[in-house]
Amino acid sequence: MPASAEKTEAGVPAIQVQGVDFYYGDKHVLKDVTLDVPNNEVVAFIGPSGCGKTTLLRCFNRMNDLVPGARVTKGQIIIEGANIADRSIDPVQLRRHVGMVFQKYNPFPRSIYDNVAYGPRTLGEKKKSALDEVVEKSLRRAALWDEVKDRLDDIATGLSGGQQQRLCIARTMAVDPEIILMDEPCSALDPIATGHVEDLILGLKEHYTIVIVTHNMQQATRVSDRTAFFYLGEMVEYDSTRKIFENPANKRTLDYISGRFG
Ligand SMILES: Nc1ncnc2c1ncn2[C@@H]1O[C@H](COP(=O)(O)OP(=O)(O)OP(=O)(O)O)[C@@H](O)[C@H]1O
Repeated sequence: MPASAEKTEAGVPAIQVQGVDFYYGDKHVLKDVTLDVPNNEVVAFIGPSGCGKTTLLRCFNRMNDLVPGARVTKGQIIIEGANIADRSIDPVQLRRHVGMVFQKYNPFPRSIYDNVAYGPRTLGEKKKSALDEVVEKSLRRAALWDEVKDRLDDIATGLSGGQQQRLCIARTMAVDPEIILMDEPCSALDPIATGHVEDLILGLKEHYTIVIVTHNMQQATRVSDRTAFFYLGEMVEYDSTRKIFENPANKRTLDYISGRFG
């Protein structure tokens, strides 16, 4: 995998999902899903609870490897040109390239600085000046630097919920991923904190490819370039966000976005 998004070949999608079937034990959760996520775009996954959005997101960095009985039985996922199921792919390295931000913000009970420096330190960076630089850069990209620069040694769990979520985004960025997966990143936040995170997402696509699972359809329209609608494990429709919300091709998409079910 290339070291940074800038080195990615132009025109090749960041993620290619090709005919994927996925099971938890006997339960068939994803059915023949095919989609491309273009570089430096924000793609939203929407659909009623249990339709498989989070499962697909977790396939992208092989988080499902950690779930007993969970497996892809058909198809493949290509990220930055490599089949991520390939023997040569180290899942730990993959998770560095494909970072994840969770629904419930989860900073370590350590200082703000240590939270952001954690990843680079784990990768072997010991130089204080290099760590200082990555901490500042990541916090700036997460639009949090001005709020915390004078209290980097304070405990992270003392920040507001919205600040903690932006800190988790900074922590993810500190190891220089190309892709950031976000699983309902605003569901625990109030509207003001949600607005900050949405503004942040819009700014981040200059540097990253982002896939976001959201139940909030206004959020999908505000932040995403493309939207995929899932229903019972099938990807029903995938198009520009504008098309999906203004003129969907499929009746099930229309019913869902107009609140008739879900
Ligand atoms: N670890 C697991 N073991 C077994 N079944 C699971 C597991 N995780 C999820 N499932 C099941 O797989 C299906 C898809 O779940 P998933 O979390 O991907 O859906 P989702 O669309 O993200 O739902 P939500 O919007 O509620 O988060 C559901 O029926 C769920 O119960």
